[in-house]
Amino acid sequence: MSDPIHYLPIMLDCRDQDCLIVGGGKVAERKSISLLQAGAILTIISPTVTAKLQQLIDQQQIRWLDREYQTDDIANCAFSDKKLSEIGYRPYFLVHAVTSVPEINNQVATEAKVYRIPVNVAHQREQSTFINPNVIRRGRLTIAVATSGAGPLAGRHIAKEINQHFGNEYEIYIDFLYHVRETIAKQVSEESLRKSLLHQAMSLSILEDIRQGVFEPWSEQQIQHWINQSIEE
Ligand SMILES: C[C@@]1(CC(=O)O)C2=NC(=C\c3[nH]c(c(CCC(=O)O)c3CC(=O)O)Cc3[nH]c(c(CC(=O)O)c3CCC(=O)O)/C=C3\N/C(=C\2)[C@@H](CCC(=O)O)[C@]3(C)CC(=O)O)/[C@H]1CCC(=O)O
Ligand SMILES: NC(=O)c1ccc[n+]([C@@H]2O[C@H](COP(=O)([O-])OP(=O)(O)OC[C@H]3O[C@@H](n4cnc5c(N)ncnc54)[C@H](O)[C@@H]3O)[C@@H](O)[C@H]2O)c1
Repeated sequence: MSDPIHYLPIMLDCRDQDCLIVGGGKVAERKSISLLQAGAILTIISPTVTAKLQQLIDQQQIRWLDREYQTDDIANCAFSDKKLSEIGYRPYFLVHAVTSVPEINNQVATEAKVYRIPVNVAHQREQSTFINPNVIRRGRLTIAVATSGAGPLAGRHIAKEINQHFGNEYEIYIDFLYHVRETIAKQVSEESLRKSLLHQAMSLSILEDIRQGVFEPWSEQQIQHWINQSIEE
């Protein structure tokens, strides 16, 4: 048995990035929805697509190249950028190889690696340079669960357990901390004081108040007042 791959978890900002999915089946549909939610500009290359994907294509949320994958497709996303089109090629930001034909998925992976494009290969994890975790979201809070390929069922089971522990109160709580931090950053220039205020904000009983149903979101003025009071203490 080989050692598990020590995957590096990172959060990718895919907004306005050209991403490619090769294949248009059930798996392509799931990966498409994740990419669209992340704000990617999505192209699908596949001779067939599911009904849901067809709907998204009709709504012009996805660009569809209605054909089989061709060599070097991954290096030629839409030439929307004039400067780059003059260079002659424009690789995709990220690629999913999710056809039902292993040889095609393998070809896409090999080419992606030549261009150093991150690639996920649906039928065989070992060929992927990134994998997709189970994701739990509460507003700004993202919890990702991966089992280094032990299996989607294992990941799903653990994600379900975590899901039960993190209720919707976390969305309000993390929003609160975000606004407090923004105001501190605007108002307080001294680094050690900023740090101390951030620690104090973390020890407020906000989460408990939200759970008890007695929390009212703080206005900018209330946050400022709390900062001033905490500095004086
Ligand atoms: C979390 C989720 C995210 C997502 O896909 O977006 C995800 N798989 C999901 C579902 C799912 N996957 C599979 C089935 C069919 C049932 C079954 O076979 O068990 C179902 C269920 C379904 O489709 O409903 C089969 C399967 N999956 C992989 C292989 C190939 C291999 O293992 O090498 C095969 C065999 C293919 C074959 O037989 O040919 C590989 C991967 N799947 C991963 C993630 C990565 C590991 C994450 C980790 O480390 O935990 C990794 C390595 C790469 C990747 O795809 O990123 C999503 C959860 C959605 C949810 O929970 O609702
Ligand atoms: N990683 C995962 O989470 C996961 C989950 C389930 C299945 N799988 C694997 O993912 C793959 C796809 O599964 P699916 O259920 O979406 O299959 P599917 O049969 O529903 O869809 C396959 C798609 O690939 C397209 N295709 C076939 N040849 C092509 C080519 N030459 N160029 C471009 N597109 C082509 C087909 O037209 C079709 O749209 C399979 O290999 C399966 O083993 C992975």
